[in-house]
Amino acid sequence: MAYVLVTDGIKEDGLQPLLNESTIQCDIGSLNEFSDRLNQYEALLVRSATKVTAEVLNQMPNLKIVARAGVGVDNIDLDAATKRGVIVVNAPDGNTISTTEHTFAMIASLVRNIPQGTSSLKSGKWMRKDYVGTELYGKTLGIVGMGRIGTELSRRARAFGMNVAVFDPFLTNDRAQKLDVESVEFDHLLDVADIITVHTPLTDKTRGLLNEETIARTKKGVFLINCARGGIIDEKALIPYLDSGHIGGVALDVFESEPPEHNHPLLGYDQVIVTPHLGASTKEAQLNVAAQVADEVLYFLQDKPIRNAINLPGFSKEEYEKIKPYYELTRKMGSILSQCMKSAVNLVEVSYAGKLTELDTAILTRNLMASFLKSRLDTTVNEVNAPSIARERGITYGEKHSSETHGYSNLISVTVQGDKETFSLQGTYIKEYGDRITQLNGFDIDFHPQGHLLYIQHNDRPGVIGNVGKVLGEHEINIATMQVGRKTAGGEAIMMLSFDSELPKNIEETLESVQDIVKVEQIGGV
Ligand SMILES: NC(=O)c1ccc[n+]([C@@H]2O[C@H](COP(=O)([O-])OP(=O)(O)OC[C@H]3O[C@@H](n4cnc5c(N)ncnc54)[C@H](O)[C@@H]3O)[C@@H](O)[C@H]2O)c1
Ligand SMILES: O=C(O)CC[C@@H](O)C(=O)O
Repeated sequence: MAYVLVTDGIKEDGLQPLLNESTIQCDIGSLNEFSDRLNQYEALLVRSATKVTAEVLNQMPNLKIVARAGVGVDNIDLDAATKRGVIVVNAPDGNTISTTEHTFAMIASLVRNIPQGTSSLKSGKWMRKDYVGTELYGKTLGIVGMGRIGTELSRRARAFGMNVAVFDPFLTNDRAQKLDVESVEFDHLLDVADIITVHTPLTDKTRGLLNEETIARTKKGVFLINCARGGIIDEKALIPYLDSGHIGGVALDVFESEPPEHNHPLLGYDQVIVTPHLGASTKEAQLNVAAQVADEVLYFLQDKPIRNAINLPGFSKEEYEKIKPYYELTRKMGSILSQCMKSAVNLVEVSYAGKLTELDTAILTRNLMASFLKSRLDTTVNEVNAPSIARERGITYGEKHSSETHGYSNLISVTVQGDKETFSLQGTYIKEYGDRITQLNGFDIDFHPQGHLLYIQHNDRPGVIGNVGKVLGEHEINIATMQVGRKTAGGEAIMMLSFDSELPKNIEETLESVQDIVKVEQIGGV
């Protein structure tokens, strides 16, 4: 049974994949409510209220994955999680449309004084002259951060006849052209924009991006919007510009500290409109993000690759479908290599050839390394911390793409080097036959790596195969499959046998005493 804790009121409708799984127990409540059993949870699902600090991670020694039902992961200590090998995933696009629409609603409300007009009329006044607005048509919207939300917002702004100037250091000219926006430097955006909206994460570079100095460059009457993260616009810096009338209005969905103090100075300004972090608060977005993270956690608990990990290379659904078979193959290859090469290892070289080279193979290499290290260490190893654990243990690893396919449509070749020996393995995935090991330490062979295996090095002499069968038969061990390979007739040879169940511990020694058998290794649980 896997134990999962869901906090922060994540929408239960979206959690159905987890709630319906009989091998998973899903508890719903806060960290405090379940404080006496935090050590049992393998997965933790949160929105923004739960702070996943290093201390919380320490109280959850079994934790393997933290899923954020939303985009921003600033409530999770990523460094501490990565060090511990805890995967952090988010739901990157489940609330994009809702947050975009909220931002657009804030812009429209701000320039047309809708909240102010509403409260004035509700207080019994009819003040049409006080609330003369500004048209969006023909105005320039400055978007800082052209990611998912920035991009969707630019489409809506263009539909309203606005010009769009964008600052995003990662935006290519080609993409800007396709999106029909002008890619500009930050200073230029400050000079030309009538309305500036920020859509970046809060980082050391974006904290206080709009501050006393940069706001001074903006056009008189500028409108400023923050529906991303509190702190990207420096709240204190707004005050003198609101007082002087330089700023036409401000719309904030997020605050440096949430909730803001009741007497927060910005709340006293009529030109400042606010919402309590409602960007993602729609039925649709909450269902989307809950379903996305529930699927991710379920995939993870079922040993399938996940798509939206923050501390791992990510891939799209399409890429995932393509990479899935190789993910399984690299896991098996890592495990076989680790069990065949028992001595200390200092170098692992992975080479990919054929169609595979079109994919992002970095995740496959991490997966292979995690599987290789896992059977050698008594600590949590996964794709997240495999690079740092390998480094700590003095194991260098690298990958390359090669054109040597040896006739296969795709081929993964791995060489593991130690001080005393070297071990190599080649594998491929064939749609009709599944994963196959095609070469082992220079011997051509062809077997499906599955279940309990026995690897035997022997001399190619008459009777050896029969003797192996006899010894196993005497121990009532039934051979499921058997493959033999040799380099030259009468020279060194290998056998790979597979079995339906676990083998007795001492079977290697018994077999090694058979004439012409050089070495026997059990390879368990592949
Ligand atoms: N108000 C809400 O409820 C709500 C909901 C969803 C997302 N958000 C926040 O909105 C932000 C954007 O979300 P998204 O899904 O579009 O993210 P995203 O990752 O798709 O886009 C972020 C963009 O910011 C750009 N960027 C990074 N550093 C920058 C810098 N120094 N200057 C300019 N651009 C920079 C990146 O290149 C990227 O294109 C996130 O921080 C998220 O936390 C808020
Ligand atoms: O959970 C929420 O409603 C806020 C989500 C939002 O800030 C995000 O980063 O996705």
